[in-house]
Amino acid sequence: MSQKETYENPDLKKERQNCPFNKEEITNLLDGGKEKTAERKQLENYILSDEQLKDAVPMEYLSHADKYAEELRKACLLMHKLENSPAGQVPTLRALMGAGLGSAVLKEGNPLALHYVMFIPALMGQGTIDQQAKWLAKAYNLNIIGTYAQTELGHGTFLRGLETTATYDPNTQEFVLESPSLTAYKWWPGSLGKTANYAVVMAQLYTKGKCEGTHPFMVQLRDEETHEPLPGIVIGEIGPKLGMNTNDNGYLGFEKFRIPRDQLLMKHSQVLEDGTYVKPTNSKLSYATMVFVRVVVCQDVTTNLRKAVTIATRYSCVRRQSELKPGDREPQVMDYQAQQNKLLPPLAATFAFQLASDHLWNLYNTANNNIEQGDLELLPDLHGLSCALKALCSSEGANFVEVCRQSCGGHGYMACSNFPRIYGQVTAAETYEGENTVLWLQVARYLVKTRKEQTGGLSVKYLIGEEKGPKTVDTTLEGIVHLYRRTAVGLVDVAIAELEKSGRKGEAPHDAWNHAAVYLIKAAQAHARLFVVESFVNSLKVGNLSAPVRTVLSQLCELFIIYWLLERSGELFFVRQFIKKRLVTVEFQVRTLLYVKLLAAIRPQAVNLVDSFDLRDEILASPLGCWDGNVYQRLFDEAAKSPLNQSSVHESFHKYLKPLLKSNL
Ligand SMILES: CCCCCCCCCC/C=C\CCCCCC(=O)SCCNC(=O)CCNC(=O)[C@H](O)C(C)(C)COP(=O)(O)OP(=O)(O)OC[C@H]1O[C@@H](n2cnc3c(N)ncnc32)[C@H](O)[C@@H]1OP(=O)(O)O
Ligand SMILES: Cc1cc2nc3c(=O)[nH]c(=O)nc-3n(C[C@H](O)[C@H](O)[C@H](O)COP(=O)(O)OP(=O)(O)OC[C@H]3O[C@@H](n4cnc5c(N)ncnc54)[C@H](O)[C@@H]3O)c2cc1C
Repeated sequence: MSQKETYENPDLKKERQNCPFNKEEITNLLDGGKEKTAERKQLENYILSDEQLKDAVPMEYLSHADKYAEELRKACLLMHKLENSPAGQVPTLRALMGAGLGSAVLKEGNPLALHYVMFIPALMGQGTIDQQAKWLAKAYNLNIIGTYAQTELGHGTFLRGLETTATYDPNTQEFVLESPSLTAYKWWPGSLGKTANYAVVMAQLYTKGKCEGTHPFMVQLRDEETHEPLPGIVIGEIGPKLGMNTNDNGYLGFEKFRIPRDQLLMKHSQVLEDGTYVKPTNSKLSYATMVFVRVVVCQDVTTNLRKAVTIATRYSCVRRQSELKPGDREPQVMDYQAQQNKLLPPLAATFAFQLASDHLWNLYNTANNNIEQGDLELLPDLHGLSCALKALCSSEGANFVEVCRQSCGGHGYMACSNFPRIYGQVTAAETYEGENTVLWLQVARYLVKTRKEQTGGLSVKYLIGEEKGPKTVDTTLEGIVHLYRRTAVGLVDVAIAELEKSGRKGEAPHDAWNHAAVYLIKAAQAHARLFVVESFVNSLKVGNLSAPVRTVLSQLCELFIIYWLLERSGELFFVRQFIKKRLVTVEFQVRTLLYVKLLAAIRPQAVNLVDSFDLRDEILASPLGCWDGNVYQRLFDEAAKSPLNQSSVHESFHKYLKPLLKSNL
């Protein structure tokens, strides 16, 4: 980094002195090994040194259409660069799709994202070998560009309520796709607005006069030469959003649009030539693409959170404000305990979420291999855990990003701080790929079923049998984790008690479920938090970490676990036996003291910890977070780019303001 040689803010320089741990060891840990770090750095040099991939002007000054054109230009160039990538095509592609390297180049959103994140995975997961042979090579070579079109104007969550129909016509051996109403229009699919010419479309399959439920169909939308919509296809872009504005989310309607029978993706269920329907082994296998994305979103949100925490932490060590000791120099704002309370929990969370996401990724790969062999045993656990972690990482992540923004005061509100974009991306993940509340209720369904039937997968084993562990809770890490476990079990029992109470009052099961939603969601959230906490604690027990790294990670782990406990202390009141034992008052005093001690212990390492994320300035894309801490100069340089600063008097002065000034109103 050239700035390292020229300038370094003296406060940041001091923060970096005498680091007790090897930053590179943490970098390697997060990357997945020394070789992976080297590979990442090589790739970053390769991509970020390309002048054509740099923004001529900040994207926020461009119009909606110009932003799209500019990001599409860079996205296409990036795809060309894949061919000669030093890291190989697949790792490069993964890096380019996510919130790290990819978003450094495509800040407003990648118009090709859905092609890689959902279209290709859908073809792989839903297509037969023959269908894959027909389409996959074309998709990989970018001869066709696809998206995943499921959500409609009227329905996103309730997939059984989708209205688009695909009716089999045995005479021509075709499916006829139809949008029977305005609310049946596909609405939201990324890349659909302007980029994609194909889509995997989810539609209700009708054959022999019967509806067989939603199924995936491979559909060509636009002419491969002219890119004009094909006759019978109505297509467009849905307009500006809170963020991700160049993902060109679109709408799509079908007017009796015909496709051949073999464009039903038939890996799990088939329609034979005569219209006979062959069922899948599990009706939820057609939802598999969503599961994949839920898994990768956890990783993506974590990367975004690392960016926000790095920006806010460096800035908080450069920023000096107010008076701590009367008469003394203004302190670094990071020295206020209140600021540490804002920033150190999200810093710890980046590690907690990463470790939990790694577990989920491993489960996904194992479950997916088994499913390929016809063994579906791990499917419920995978569904439960992917819903739980997607909802937890995205909701906590979005809240933490907002806290990071607030911690930077006014400057955090600038577009150039990069917080608006980071927040826009993370909060989108609270909604897409399953709205979080809806996913919590899916998790709760799994928990209640497990508790009642006393059978379930690995992630819910603690709900089976009698509660194990000490009856009183001590203040060791194990003791605190046990408290999480008791809370999680207790909340499931409270939810079940609510359901049974409603049942006794004569309520139908669906009403009882609706009336217990508050408890069900709390139980699901406690379950997700338990999983994250256990992953963090267990990860520190294994692996060959050096003593200094183990020390600082253990401090972060403890801080995080206590932070959540304090944040969620209200939930203990739902679990009645805790109150009886006066646990809340006694234990909490101890833990509050411990929490404050941990803030003070981690504070001196905050900058070293975010440095170890090894996020290049181009990836942070924020004057507040740059490695050199030259915040004020960089803010000035950013302001100079404003179109309003290109002349000393703007032309609108003469048009509007001057006449007003002269009008003697
Ligand atoms: C190349 C890699 C790159 C990595 C980089 C990552 C970058 C990431 C950033 C990318 C940028 C942009 C991407 C944006 C993508 C966004 C795309 C979308 O949003 S696509 C649309 C997503 N839509 C949804 O998620 C809809 C949510 N709704 C549902 O999932 C379902 O409707 C429902 C689960 C809520 C209910 O379904 P329903 O059919 O009604 O189910 P029932 O209630 O009847 O039955 C429940 C029953 O089924 C089980 N179940 C449900 N879902 C699944 C599943 N997926 N797998 C397995 N099992 C499932 C559930 O457990 C119940 O089982 P029971 O045994 O009956 O209890
Ligand atoms: C940035 C972005 C990108 C997207 N990309 C794609 C894409 O590529 N392809 C695609 O097909 N879709 C895409 N979507 C759509 C997305 O998947 C849906 O918006 C999402 O699944 C939520 O569905 P909905 O919008 O219908 O919300 P709704 O389901 O209408 O939710 C509205 C409210 O109702 C509540 N609610 C709904 N059902 C229940 C219930 N059963 N119990 C309790 N509360 C309930 C919700 O919690 C929420 O508060 C994208 C969305 C966004 C924001």
